[in-house]
Amino acid sequence: MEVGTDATSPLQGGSSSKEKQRFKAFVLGGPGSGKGTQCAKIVETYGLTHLSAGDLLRNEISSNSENGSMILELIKVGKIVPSEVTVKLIQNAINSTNNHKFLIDGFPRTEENRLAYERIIGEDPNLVLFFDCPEEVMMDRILHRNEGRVDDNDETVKTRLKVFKELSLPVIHHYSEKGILHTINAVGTEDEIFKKVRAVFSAYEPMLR
Ligand SMILES: Nc1ncnc2c1ncn2[C@@H]1O[C@H](COP(=O)(O)OP(=O)(O)OP(=O)(O)O)[C@@H](O)[C@H]1O
Ligand SMILES: O=c1ccn([C@@H]2O[C@H](COP(=O)(O)O)[C@@H](O)[C@H]2O)c(=O)[nH]1
Ligand SMILES: [Mg+2]
Repeated sequence: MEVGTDATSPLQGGSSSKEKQRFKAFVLGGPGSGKGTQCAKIVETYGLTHLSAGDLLRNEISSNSENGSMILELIKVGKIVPSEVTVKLIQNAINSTNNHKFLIDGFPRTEENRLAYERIIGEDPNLVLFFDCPEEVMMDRILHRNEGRVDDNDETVKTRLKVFKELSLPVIHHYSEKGILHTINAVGTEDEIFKKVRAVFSAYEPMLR
């Protein structure tokens, strides 16, 4: 899926001051492209805190929070939850850990999400990973996931794929234009894909200590 050009070299960083600089990577890709699977491997190797926007929203449903039923109705049909709700959950999660390095998985989903994040939290990510995966592979992976997700059914997956193409690809294009996008071909075994992920992260190692 052609969305633009990729980053050629990482931003320089490091922790010369006493306070470690915050490091954030956004992890984007269509439904079932393998974001969560690769995030688990990144966490294990580099010690980042994994914040999956979808998991944060599902936690709101299972804890019967004020917004829980509204979130459930949107997730069931594959639609996007209002930006302020998701950004606040991400902000609270960031503020509730001492770690300085984060993986934000499955967010921002739309240009409106991105702008809300910039308005409320305000720091651009250091890098953006995009798992580029053919639709038929994503569909097959989701329909075999067997985790009992309310949105892992044929009809909702079709909507999620449509939402991804129409609303999420422009976000990916934005980060390509900014020169911080790293596109990874998400077809192959988990280990083959992680090898490519490591090649990206190794260039940022000074910031990940
Ligand atoms: N490289 C791979 N090869 C085969 N199956 C994979 C691969 N990576 C992940 N999977 C499987 O595909 C399914 C979807 O993967 P995962 O949950 O990581 O995707 P995701 O991008 O987080 O999806 P979603 O956006 O729906 O949360 C899971 O069952 C996972 O075990
Ligand atoms: O920023 C976000 C992230 C997710 N959603 C909703 O949750 C589901 C599932 O997300 P996964 O990342 O696949 O776990 C997604 O289809 C949306 O309905 C959201 O609204 N905003
Ligand atoms: Mg996921």
